[in-house]
Amino acid sequence: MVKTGDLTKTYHMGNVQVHALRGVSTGIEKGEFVGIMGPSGSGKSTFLHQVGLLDTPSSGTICINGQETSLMTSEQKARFRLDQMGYVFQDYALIEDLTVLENVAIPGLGLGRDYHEVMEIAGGLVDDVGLGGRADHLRKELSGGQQQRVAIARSLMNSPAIVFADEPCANLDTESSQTILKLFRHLNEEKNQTVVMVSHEPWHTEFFDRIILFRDGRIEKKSE
Ligand SMILES: Nc1ncnc2c1ncn2[C@@H]1O[C@H](COP(=O)(O)OP(=O)(O)OP(=O)(O)O)[C@@H](O)[C@H]1O
Repeated sequence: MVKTGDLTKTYHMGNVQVHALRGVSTGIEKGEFVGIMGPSGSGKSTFLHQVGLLDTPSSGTICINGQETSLMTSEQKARFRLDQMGYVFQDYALIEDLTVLENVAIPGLGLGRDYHEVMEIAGGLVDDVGLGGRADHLRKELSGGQQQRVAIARSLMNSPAIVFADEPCANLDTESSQTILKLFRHLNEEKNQTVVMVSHEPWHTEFFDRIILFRDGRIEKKSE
């Protein structure tokens, strides 16, 4: 499903070069729930941004669903992201003036899908994440954990092949974090949803099928 070959990313800051990824070759299969772990600064978020097509690597290959992404134009990448990928970030990134239902609908409307169909699917997703009674609420009326559940529902709007989550529990207490991890686990088991999640919390490992461990921009060890 996702395959990287000798992926590198170097950031240039004036005369200083930061080698965030130093040759990462790995694969993620359909239906896996993979944890991307490792110390701070080891390249986890950089890796997620490259395979999520949110940034361009310095060198190497990224193949997603059989498509070599380096050959895509930026318009093709934008369409591919909307069509095939879901994203969940630590700051939830909900639009303030829209309701829960409208926030969840955004990726569907962005693809130009039928409005009524999108709204119906959005309603089902809001139910799935346990917020059926709050579909008309605004962001400010929700707790952090509830906002993250909205973000998860939104990430699923276009039935993505893969969901990327960058430290989705970073701003949540333990109880809310557990709810979010169980929700991802449920989606993975019930819908065979592929999920790739960056985390630095050791207790999250019990939820993952597999861990890809980063150190100094490289994969240190894979556990099956
Ligand atoms: N936009 C950027 N410009 C310059 N350097 C960057 C940029 N983004 C990341 N880096 C650097 O690249 C390296 C890897 O960063 P990255 O954020 O991928 O690590 P991480 O493992 O996700 O860390 P953390 O757990 O602290 O979020 C670090 O040295 C970081 O300072």
